[in-house]
Amino acid sequence: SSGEAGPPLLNGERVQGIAHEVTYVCPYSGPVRGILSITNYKLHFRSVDRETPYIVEVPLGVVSRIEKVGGASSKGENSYGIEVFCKDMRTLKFAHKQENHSRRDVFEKLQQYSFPLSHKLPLFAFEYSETFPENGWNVYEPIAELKRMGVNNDMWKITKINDTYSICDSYPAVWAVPAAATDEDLQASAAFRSRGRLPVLSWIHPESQATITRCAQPLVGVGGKRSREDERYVQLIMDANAQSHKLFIMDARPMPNAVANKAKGGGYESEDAYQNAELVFLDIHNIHVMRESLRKLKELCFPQIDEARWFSGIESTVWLKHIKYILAGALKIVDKVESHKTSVLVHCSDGWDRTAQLTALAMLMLDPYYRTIKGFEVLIEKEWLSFGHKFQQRIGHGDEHHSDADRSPVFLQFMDCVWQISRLFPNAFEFNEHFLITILDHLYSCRFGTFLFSSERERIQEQVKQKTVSLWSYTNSQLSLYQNPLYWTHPNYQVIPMPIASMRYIKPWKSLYCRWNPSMRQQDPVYQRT
Ligand SMILES: CCCC(=O)OC[C@@H](COP(=O)(O)O[C@@H]1[C@H](O)[C@H](OP(=O)(O)O)[C@@H](O)[C@H](O)[C@H]1O)OC(=O)CCC
Repeated sequence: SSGEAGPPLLNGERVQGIAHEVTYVCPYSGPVRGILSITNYKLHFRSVDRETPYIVEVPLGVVSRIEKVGGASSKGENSYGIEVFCKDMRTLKFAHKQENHSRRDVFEKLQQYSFPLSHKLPLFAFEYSETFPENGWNVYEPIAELKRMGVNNDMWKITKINDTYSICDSYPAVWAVPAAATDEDLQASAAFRSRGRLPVLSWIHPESQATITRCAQPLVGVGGKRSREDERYVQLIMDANAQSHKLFIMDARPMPNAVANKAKGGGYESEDAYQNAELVFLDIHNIHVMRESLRKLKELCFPQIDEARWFSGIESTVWLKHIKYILAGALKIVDKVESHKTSVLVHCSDGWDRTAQLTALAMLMLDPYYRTIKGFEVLIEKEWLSFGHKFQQRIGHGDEHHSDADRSPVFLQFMDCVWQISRLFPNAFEFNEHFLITILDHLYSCRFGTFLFSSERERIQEQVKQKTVSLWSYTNSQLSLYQNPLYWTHPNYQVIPMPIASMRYIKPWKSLYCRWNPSMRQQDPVYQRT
C-alpha cells in the first residue's frame, strides 16, 4: 500500500487481513473512505483521504455479532457492507464496493477472530505477551487479605478444606469460617446450599467484629426441607459476633422469585428454622431482567440521543431503578454492620451475581482500603473472580452465541454503582472514572487473562497466571492515568455516610453509555480511545 502505516501491533498480534476501498459509515461525521485491517486482537480502520487521519479501533472481544448488510443488487450509497454490533453500546457500519468481493473475506476474518472459541482458535490473551514493571497476578493473595482483616482471630479461622475445590468448585480454595466450625459442619452446610456455595466470610469489621458472609440459597424446595447442620452453622456465624445475638439474612431477590425458586429445589430460610435470624428481601431482579434493561438503554443512547425524550427514555429502560435497588441493598448491609454492629449473611439464588454486587459495594463503603487503586483491584479479584462470578457466561468471551440467556451486565451494573458513589464522594476514592472505564474496556477485550473463565479452579486449570498478562500489570504500570486528584489520603471518615439510594442523586453514567457520541467528546476527550 502507499506507505500507509499499518495498525500498531502488540506482541503476539498479527494482521490477518486488510481490505482497501472500505467506507466507514460514521453515524456522526458521515462516510469516511479508508483501509480496514483485521488482526487476531482488533479491527483497525484508518481513513485515506483526510488531513488528520480518522481512526477507529475495536478489540474484537467487544464484538457481540456481525451481520452482512445489503445484497449484490442493493443500489443505495454505502448500502452494501457489514454491521458490527458491540458489547460496549456501539454499532459500526462498513460499506464495501460490490465488485471487489472484499466483503466476504472481511466478514469471515471478523467472525473467526471475534469468536475464536467458536472457530477452534485461542483467545488473544494466550497469544499476547508483554513485560510490565509489576506482575498484576501478585496483587491479590487470599491469606494476606484475610490477615489484613485480622483473620485468624479467636472467632474466625482459615480453612483449606476446599483446596482441591472438592467441596465447591465455584468457590476459592481458601475460606474464612467460624473457628468453631468442623469440616463436617462445612460439608453438611454445602450440601444444603445451591451449587455447594455455603456461607463463608467476605468481610469482618475491625472494631466490632460484625461480619458480612455470603452464600447461595438453601435447598428448601417445595417440601420445606431443613438441615439442622446448616441451621447450626448459621448460628455459629451469629455467635462469632459477640456484639449481638441477631443475624440479618439479606436475600437479594424479590420474594416472588425466591418462592418460585422452591419449584427448582431452592427457596429461602424460614424464620422458625433459623430462630435468631431476620430475613430481608432486597427486590433486585434477575439476570434476564437486567439484560433486557441494558438493551433498552443501548437503544436510547446509540447513535443519537434525543434530548427531548431523554428523561422519559431513561425512565422506560428502568436501568436507574435497578441501580437504585442494588445501592439501597448495599446500604442496608452497611447500616446493619456499621451502625448496629450486627452480622449479615447475603445470598440470592446462585450467590454469584447479585450477592457479589452487594458484598463488594458494602465492603467498598465500609472499608477505605477498597477505595484505593490496589484495594479496588483486590476487591474485584476476591468478591467477583475468586468467588466464581461466571464472567465467561455473562460476557461470552470469544463465543459467537450472542443471544445466550446467560449473558447479563451484572458486573457493568456493579461498576455503574461504584461510579454513582464516587461521583457523590469524590474525595473518598484514590481512583478516577477513567480507571473504571479502562477496567470495563478490558472486561471485553480478551487482551488480559483477568476476566477469562468463571472460577478460580478453571483459571488454575488453564494456567492463566502463567500464560497470560494480568490487567493490573497494565493499569499499575501507568497509575497516574487512574489517580483521582481530589482524593483525601487521610479522610476524617472510614465509612461513606451516604443516603444516596434515593433517586435524586442517581444519574445516568453518560460518559460511559454515550462515550462514542461526539457531543460527549468536548467533555470527555479521553474516552474515545479504547
Ligand atoms: C418455575 C420454576 C422456577 C424457576 O424457573 O426457577 C428459576 C428462577 C430463576 O431464578 P432467578 O433468581 O430469578 O434467576 C437466576 C439468578 O439471576 C441467578 O443469579 P444470582 O446469583 O443473582 O441468583 C442466575 O445465576 C441464574 O441463572 C438465574 O436463573 O426463575 C424465577 O424465579 C423466575 C420467576 C419470576
